Amino acid sequence: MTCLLSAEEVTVRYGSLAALDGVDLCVHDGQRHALIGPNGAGKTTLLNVIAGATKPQRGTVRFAGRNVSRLGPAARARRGINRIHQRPAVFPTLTATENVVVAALPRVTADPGWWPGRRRRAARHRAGALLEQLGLADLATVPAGHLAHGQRRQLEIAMALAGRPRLLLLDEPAAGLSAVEVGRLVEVLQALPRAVAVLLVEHRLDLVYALSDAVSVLRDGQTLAAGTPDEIRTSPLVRQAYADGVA
Ligand SMILES: Nc1ncnc2c1ncn2[C@@H]1O[C@H](COP(=O)(O)OP(=O)(O)OP(=O)(O)O)[C@@H](O)[C@H]1O
Repeated sequence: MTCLLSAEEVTVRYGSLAALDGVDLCVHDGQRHALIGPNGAGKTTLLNVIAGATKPQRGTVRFAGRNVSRLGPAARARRGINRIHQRPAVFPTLTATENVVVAALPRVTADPGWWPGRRRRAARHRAGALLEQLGLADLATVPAGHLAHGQRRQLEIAMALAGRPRLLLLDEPAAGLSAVEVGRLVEVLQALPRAVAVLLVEHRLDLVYALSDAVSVLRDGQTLAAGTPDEIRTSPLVRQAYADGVA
């Protein structure tokens, strides 16, 4: 099977430190792929390279059959790579619905006031459907700044889906959430349409095993192992890596 996303031989150096040292990664269409590893392994750096936020010294990123290595984050987002940040990035004074509508807009017409009425209505309708999907329908008219942390995270996922991504990059989505919010997040991620592939960086291995169908393990900027959740769970190499420098 060909890769929807492939990172090939990616190297990122900070001075004498190799944050990534010739890393390969392949994410298939619709796959739930988790990236795990001890602290400082290079997981966030690899997400940054894939999103276009960090330029590697060496290596190639291909997406949907094209070399996107030279494109910045906005151009990659337009091609379908969308990222959810560790700290939810929403517009606090806009309502939940307005946030999703704005996220669906092409950059040049970022003010919905410029849209023809039919298009604006369609965008609001879709925003309503996405908020429903994410369990936020009752909060549609609430300013995003008034939402709880977990609700803002769900709103950011709705915003990402509004751009019709083919790949969602999630960097520690459970960080800072309560147990109830984590449970809700797991449901939301499990219910995502298979048209969207997910690359998930997460320290909580229970979530990784609940959500993913492929796992890659980084250690010291290199790929230590890759396989199914069962293969990774029982790998002595991975157990040792976590025992040496637990996340
Ligand atoms: N901008 C930077 N300047 C210097 N060093 C950096 C920079 N960004 C990352 N590093 C270093 O690169 C290495 C990999 O960092 P990275 O954040 O990618 O690891 P990680 O696996 O995401 O870790 P964690 O699980 O702790 O978030 C670390 O040693 C980190 O200190």
